[in-house]
Amino acid sequence: MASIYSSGIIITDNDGNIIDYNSVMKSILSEKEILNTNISSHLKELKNYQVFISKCEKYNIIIIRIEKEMNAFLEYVLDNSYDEIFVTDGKGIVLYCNQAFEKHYGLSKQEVLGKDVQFLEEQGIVDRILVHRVIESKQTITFEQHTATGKTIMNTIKPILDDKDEVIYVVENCRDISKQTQLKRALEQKNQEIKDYETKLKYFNTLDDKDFIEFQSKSMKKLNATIRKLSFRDVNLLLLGESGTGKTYLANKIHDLSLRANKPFVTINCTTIPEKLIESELFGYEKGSFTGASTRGKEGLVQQAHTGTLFLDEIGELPITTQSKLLQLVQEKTYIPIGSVYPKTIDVRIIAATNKNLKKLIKEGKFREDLYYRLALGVIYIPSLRERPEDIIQLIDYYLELFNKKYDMEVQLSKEVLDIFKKHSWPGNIRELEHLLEFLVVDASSPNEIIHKHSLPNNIIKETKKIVNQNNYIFYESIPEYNEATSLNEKINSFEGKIIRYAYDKLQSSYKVADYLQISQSTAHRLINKHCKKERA
Ligand SMILES: Nc1ncnc2c1ncn2[C@@H]1O[C@H](COP(=O)(O)OP(=O)(O)OP(=O)(O)O)[C@@H](O)[C@H]1O
Repeated sequence: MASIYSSGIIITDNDGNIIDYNSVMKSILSEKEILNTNISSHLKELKNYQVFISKCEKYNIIIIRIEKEMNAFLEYVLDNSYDEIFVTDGKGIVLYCNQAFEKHYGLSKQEVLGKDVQFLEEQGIVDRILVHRVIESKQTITFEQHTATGKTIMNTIKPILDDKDEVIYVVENCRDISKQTQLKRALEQKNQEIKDYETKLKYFNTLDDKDFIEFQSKSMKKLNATIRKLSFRDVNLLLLGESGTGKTYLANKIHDLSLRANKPFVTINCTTIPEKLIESELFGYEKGSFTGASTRGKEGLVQQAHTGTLFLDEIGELPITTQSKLLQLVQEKTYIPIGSVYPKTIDVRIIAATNKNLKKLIKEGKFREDLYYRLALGVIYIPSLRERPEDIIQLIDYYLELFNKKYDMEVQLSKEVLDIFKKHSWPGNIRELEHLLEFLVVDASSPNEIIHKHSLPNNIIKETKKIVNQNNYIFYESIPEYNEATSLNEKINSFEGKIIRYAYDKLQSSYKVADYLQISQSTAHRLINKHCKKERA
């Protein structure tokens, strides 16, 4: 092996105190701090070198010719290499590693030298060791390693062959790429988010035809536009509306349109879980936290919604004690499972729904005001079908097509039935309409039947819709007494009763009723006594 020559240089003052030196000297002199030590204290270490001294007026320049110490020099250089250098013999026994090895694997050199390199994998210090594979294949390979210290290492292993083509050494060059890997992952995640966003945008642009029934009413057109806008924003939403108007349906749609679409959508119906169990169902519990608790503990529904959407249906029914825990979840995105003291952090979007008047519940002390305002960052009111009769035909077309397809039928509705449906007040909203159409399709005696009035359920036929429009008061009500009355006087009387009851119900004062119906106050008083007496008694 060729010798390596290099020169160490030391400058001392006339008394032999070292005032400067070059970096080569570091590999020769054992003391860490060489400056200000006296050259006489290093004579032992310099004994084996050729030394040349040149004296100037104030300084001595000492040149040390280094020939034999090539190994120390190389070690010094290799220990300062950013990359790890790792060498085994042809059998995989570790001969050498530099200081970067210690940084990468958290072991000292002494712990690995002389051992079969495979032990690093066997002891779980690194996920895989491919030295023996390289020895067998005699091929250079490059691969990623993951260490127990959490690093990602890019490792290139090269076999060194002798004249007889036998592996005599294996040299590994390993670079810590943890930072790059983290950046790469973060970049991949961002790219995925962008892709999701693009897909959503495409989807969003085709929504009109595909996903929402194109309602005619202004209120629903506005609502659909709001849904599209708010779905993308990660805000909590509160859906209000009568039963059957589509709160659950919309919560699902909002989730599907959001960037959380591929993540879980968990529904919790606050009325269906018994009050005693609601906290443990929602937030889960630690093992053995109460009598009857599973010994393994239980994950709550809230945790199951992690990264996705949590839909709290019938939120108005949530017990007030559970509301404070929910407030913590909504405000801080943390919760504490029953029996634990450690808060868990969670990433969920909350959509709540109710057909109750939450403001009234707040006044009655049954709902927390702070929770209401936290949940109601976006409030969406879904109008009842009664408020938007112009949408009824679209819904009928939609569901008739759906159920005809489902049951392989071609049932149609007669004009007379369509007229009745347009006038019906649909107290059960879309759910009632959907169920009725399914019933009519299933109940049809032939696949092409045209449904007439006599096939409708009694409650629909009986209901009479009347509109009285005066001073902006409109009411659509059924009047059973009117249908039962036989003489003209009885019919007029029933109708009069309906008008008076309606007006008094709304206005709560005989003066206002008189004014509204343009009658004298004494007549209003008499009529209220006559028609509202029973209800008030
Ligand atoms: N925009 C819509 N287009 C088509 N079908 C709808 C629409 N909105 C609601 N529906 C249908 O109406 C029915 C009732 O809807 P949903 O269960 O969402 O009502 P809800 O307001 O949550 O009722 P509740 O308060 O009783 O839970 C469902 O079968 C749903 O598929």
